[in-house]
Amino acid sequence: MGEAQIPHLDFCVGALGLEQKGTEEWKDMSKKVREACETHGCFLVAYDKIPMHQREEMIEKLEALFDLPEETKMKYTDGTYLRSYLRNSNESFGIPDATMFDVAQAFTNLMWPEGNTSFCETLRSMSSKMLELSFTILEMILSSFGLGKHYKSDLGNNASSVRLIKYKAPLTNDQPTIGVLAHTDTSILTILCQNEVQGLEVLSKDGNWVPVIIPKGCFAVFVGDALQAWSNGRLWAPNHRVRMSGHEDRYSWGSFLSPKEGTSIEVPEELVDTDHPLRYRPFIHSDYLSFYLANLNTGHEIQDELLKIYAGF
Ligand SMILES: O=C(O)CCC(=O)C(=O)O
Ligand SMILES: [Fe+2]
Repeated sequence: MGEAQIPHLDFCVGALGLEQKGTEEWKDMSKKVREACETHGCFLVAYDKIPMHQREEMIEKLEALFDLPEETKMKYTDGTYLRSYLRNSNESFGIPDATMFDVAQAFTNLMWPEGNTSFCETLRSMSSKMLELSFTILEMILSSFGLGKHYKSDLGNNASSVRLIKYKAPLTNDQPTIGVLAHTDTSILTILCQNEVQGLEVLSKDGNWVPVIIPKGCFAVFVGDALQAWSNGRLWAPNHRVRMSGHEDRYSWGSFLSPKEGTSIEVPEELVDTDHPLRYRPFIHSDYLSFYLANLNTGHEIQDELLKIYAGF
């Protein structure tokens, strides 16, 4: 399987009347989205509601953030993995609810006590726009299953988080170095964007690591464990990883749409039949997250199927 086979969908204005839900074009695109999530668990999407200049500005802001002194960056922690500055094979900040002005401002003021209005605005605005894209994709998937009503009920009860990441260039052209070990995301959906330095790879269903080359102006979308479970395994949350080579640092921005704390993930009865027997018991997503974090990959080439171990039959 080659990279060309990862579907590349066009959500740009003009190519798809995204505002007009229910049109033939919208239904057609929803089917393509669902098929991509069934077959590959990921796809690339061109999306011009986030214009190029905003993405370029975002990358400059990330560079400035990671250039701050280590002791400043380390101030950002509440002792949890989800809301802290972390440093391992990469550096990252996890920021839940960055779409909220107060959250974006508190983070910005911690990093720049003298203030940095334009960083704060970029953080809030990029987070909101990426979240809006996740909502559109989720709505397409659910209506393509004929289950649009669930958009407002179970999976509609969600929360968002961003992870800002810097991967240092290995400064060698020899063996690539690990940026992120193989893992699945626990989210419903993940959307990633990055600077021009590639390195993301996805494990195909037939067991090959495939580079996910993200063209300029595009985003990569991944199905997460919550959506795999809810869809009774019809949609697939693939293992993915980052490997770095070359002389340039990679910056990426992940937007995670996840079930709200305490939400129970239950397969809707419409997705269970003789061809698709029930594969997952109902579970509280935040309990799964604790299990996942306790069993996170620490070195394997492929992560264990934690979802199956936790909630599978
Ligand atoms: O940086 C990337 O492109 C991937 C990051 C990722 O997989 C994650 O944060 O879950
Ligand atoms: Fe991931």
